Amino acid sequence: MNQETRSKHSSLKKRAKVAIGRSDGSFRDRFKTLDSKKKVNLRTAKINTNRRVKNDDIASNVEDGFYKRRNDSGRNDENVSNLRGRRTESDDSRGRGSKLNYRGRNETSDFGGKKKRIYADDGGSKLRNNVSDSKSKVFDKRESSQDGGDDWRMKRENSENRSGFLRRNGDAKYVSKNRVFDKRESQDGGGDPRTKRENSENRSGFLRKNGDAKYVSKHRVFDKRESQDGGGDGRTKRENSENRSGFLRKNGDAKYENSKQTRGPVEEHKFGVKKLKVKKNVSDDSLEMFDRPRRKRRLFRVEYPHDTANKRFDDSLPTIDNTTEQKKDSDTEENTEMSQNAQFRAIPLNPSIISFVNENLLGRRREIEFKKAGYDIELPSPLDNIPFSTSSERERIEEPVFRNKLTFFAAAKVSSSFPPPDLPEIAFAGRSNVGKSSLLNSLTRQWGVVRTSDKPGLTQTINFFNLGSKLCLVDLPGYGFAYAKEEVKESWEELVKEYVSTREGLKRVCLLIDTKWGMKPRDHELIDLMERSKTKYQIVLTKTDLAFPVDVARRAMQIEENLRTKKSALQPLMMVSSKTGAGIRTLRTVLSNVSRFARL
Ligand SMILES: Nc1nc2c(ncn2[C@@H]2O[C@H](COP(=O)(O)OP(=O)(O)OP(=O)(O)O)[C@@H](O)[C@H]2O)c(=O)[nH]1
Ligand SMILES: [Mg+2]
Repeated sequence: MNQETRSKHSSLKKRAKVAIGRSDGSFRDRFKTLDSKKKVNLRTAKINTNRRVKNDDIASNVEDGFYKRRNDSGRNDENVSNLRGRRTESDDSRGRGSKLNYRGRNETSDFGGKKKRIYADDGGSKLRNNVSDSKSKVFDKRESSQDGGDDWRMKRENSENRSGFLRRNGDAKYVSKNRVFDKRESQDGGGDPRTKRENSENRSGFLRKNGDAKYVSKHRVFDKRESQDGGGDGRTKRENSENRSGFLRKNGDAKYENSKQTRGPVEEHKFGVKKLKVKKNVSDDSLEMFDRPRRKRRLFRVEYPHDTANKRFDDSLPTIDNTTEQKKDSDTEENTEMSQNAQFRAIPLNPSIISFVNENLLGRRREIEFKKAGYDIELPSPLDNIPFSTSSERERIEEPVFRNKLTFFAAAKVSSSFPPPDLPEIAFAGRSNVGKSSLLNSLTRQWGVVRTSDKPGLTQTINFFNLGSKLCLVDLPGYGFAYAKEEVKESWEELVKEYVSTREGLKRVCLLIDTKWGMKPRDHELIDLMERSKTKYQIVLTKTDLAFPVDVARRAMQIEENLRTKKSALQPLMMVSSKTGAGIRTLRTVLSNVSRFARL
């Protein structure tokens, strides 16, 4: 322990002794005064006895520089208690009277030589503590209401703290270089605390009250809470407060005031009205260190629509001309797209096609419709099954040729690999992923014989399947977009063209068109080729279950209109769904005629 600490301790000890000498007289006198104000009738004698005991206790505590906080709930604030290096005291220690709570010098020095006063409660209901440092003066008044119950009235005036803790009701207040006027009043016995703080001046620190934290920097805070009834309403008023910058938090709400200076010297309080006046303090150099640096915010205006997340902008934004041009282009594309859609919607609906679509349950349908029609929706391609049948396999296929087993027998990457044309062939062509392979499985109800994938470009060779000894079904590779190298794609597209234009025994090409997208330029290319080579082809709309029934009808009418002049195009246009089985039976009937009347 160095010399300075020793001198501090000795001065503290002297003051403590003086305090002890005064305690019997001045403390008691004060309590007498308070008691008279409180008008407590029956308890006065008892309270005074208790306080005498407490004063002795206080004297011993003060002598050792020890400050102990107690309340009847036994609540201790661990953080502050640890900070002060004190141990907690249980409630039963109150009755020890003049027994000293010995504390060593180290604990005294930990506490920082602060003067502490403890006031006893009546009947052990509450203890209020007030702490200030050696330079502070604290005037503390407590008043109890007329009923003499658990309510206390506390007033602190003109207190000045350099640094320290104010604790009340288990809450800690850290006030630095401030004056705090705090008053709590309660008019009835409802147990509501009323608090008033006047002429307080904070430079920096935390004020905590009733569980709320207030961080006040460079300001004076006037805080008053009053409640007139016992309903638990708290009313707060702060006046004469000064903020340069900082946060004021009240009842969980944070108010940030920056460089707002108002002068409001006197509070004007109305019950039920919360008022906050902020007053600028006199210039103080020491306050500057608590000023928050003001940030200059740079605002960037994003003129273009693409995603700006995680992107740092330069000051130079794209020129207006470029943006305008881009907008114009996109507008033109949108208009074109819209006009195409508008054209599609404008197609007049033919009642006969609409009725056909509805009868065959084509288009997007709800399961309840299938159920009502008697189809078992648990089966694959249920609409192709017999109504009310629970067999997963088709019990009876109307066309005998499609009852035969589907067997793969050849795959060709080049025309020289084509098998000899022993049987009449029906080929399935179309864009990649349009549903060619799936349709083969669905027609024969033999799932898994032909491989399918949701990835465009699975079928890359011409695959030949025998359907018994009557018919040959040919699965062609698709054209258009596919997950394959360009060279490979070009080679198989050339092979398809060669096959449909030169293949002997090819009796019909089913050109599959996705109902949703309609015909694309590549489809027209193939049609032109087949027209030139006089290969018979028939349009089959696929994936009808993904489009609304009216759109299925519109698409069918649109394609029929486009192919009106085509000589090799065969009627009628077919509409199927491999998923639901809609239209499969009709297609089967049409194709079985090919085998029946085909001549090799
Ligand atoms: N919703 C629905 N999906 C279908 C239908 N037909 C086929 N699909 C799906 O479409 C995807 C492509 O089917 P595929 O039969 O492999 O198409 P593909 O024309 O043979 O494709 P490529 O072999 O790449 O040329 C698969 O995921 C099928 O399940 C249908 O009628 N309705
Ligand atoms: Mg395929």
